[in-house]
Amino acid sequence: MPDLAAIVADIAAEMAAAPDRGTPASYIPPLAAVDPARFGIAIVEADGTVHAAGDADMPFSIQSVSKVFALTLALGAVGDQLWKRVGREPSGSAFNSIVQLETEHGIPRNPFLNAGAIVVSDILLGRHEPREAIGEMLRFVRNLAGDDGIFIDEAVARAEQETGFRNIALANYMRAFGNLHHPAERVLGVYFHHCALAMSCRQLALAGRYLMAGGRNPDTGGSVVSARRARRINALMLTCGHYDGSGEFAFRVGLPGKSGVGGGILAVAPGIASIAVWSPGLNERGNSQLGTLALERLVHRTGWSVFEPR
Ligand SMILES: NC(=O)CC[C@H](N)C(=O)O
Repeated sequence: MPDLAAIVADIAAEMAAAPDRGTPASYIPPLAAVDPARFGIAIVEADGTVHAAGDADMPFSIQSVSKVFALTLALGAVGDQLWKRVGREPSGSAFNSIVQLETEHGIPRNPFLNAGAIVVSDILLGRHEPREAIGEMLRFVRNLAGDDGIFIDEAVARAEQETGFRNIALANYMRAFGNLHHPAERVLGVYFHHCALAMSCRQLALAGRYLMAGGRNPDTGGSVVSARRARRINALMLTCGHYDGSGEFAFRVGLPGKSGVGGGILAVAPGIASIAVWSPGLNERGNSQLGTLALERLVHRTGWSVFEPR
């Protein structure tokens, strides 16, 4: 086993000194206020050992990383029926793009685009009130991480509600095609709140353990999803988790990963580790600049890329 304690310390030191840190997202006002000097990394190994460095215990807005947990819950609720309303192909488009929706009849390309995640939120809403669906999501993530300290940042959710005109457009556009079953405001209430989950790298890496462990929660031994479903979620993360930067991420890192505009990335080395990195500065595709670089360094030193011969 590589010396992970030394590796995370080296990576954190390198990232602290990195000159080119990208730019924090500004279209959600509270995200623009986050210090670009921040960097955190946490790795949970299959045996439960945790290695953390930098700002690994500072909560940040996980944003689109939450789409992985929302998808997992929605698949639990409706099973493979979900795939009638959401595709499984990379889009090659930006996370908030509307272009393909017209020609593809309101069916989003994948569940990690904003449009796809909004359909997933519609499914989570089911017969509930938005408040209940949000509560269910929060309980789910707390349970996965084994940590009740995880919370939803209401200021972030409110800011998105006030400025999320594109998401409002996406939701209404899909409703026009019949692919949203509830009113747009109610669905977006769920979507904005799960995007506003605040978690530290440590909490996020713990929450992602089921994806490295064949669908099982190592705390309880219970099954979160079947092994097949965990494998499929990992496949979607690899092909679609970084939007139009997914090819580049696979090329540089080679792990299933999901990014968010808060600067977090959850990455999975199946059977080996669940990894979370965070640095708020983004590259031109809206993915964490240093988070990606840190994972590239990690994979270089550990050989954890899924494309590495085992
Ligand atoms: N890529 C992201 O993290 C985007 C999520 C953000 N909540 C949005 O809807 O715009």
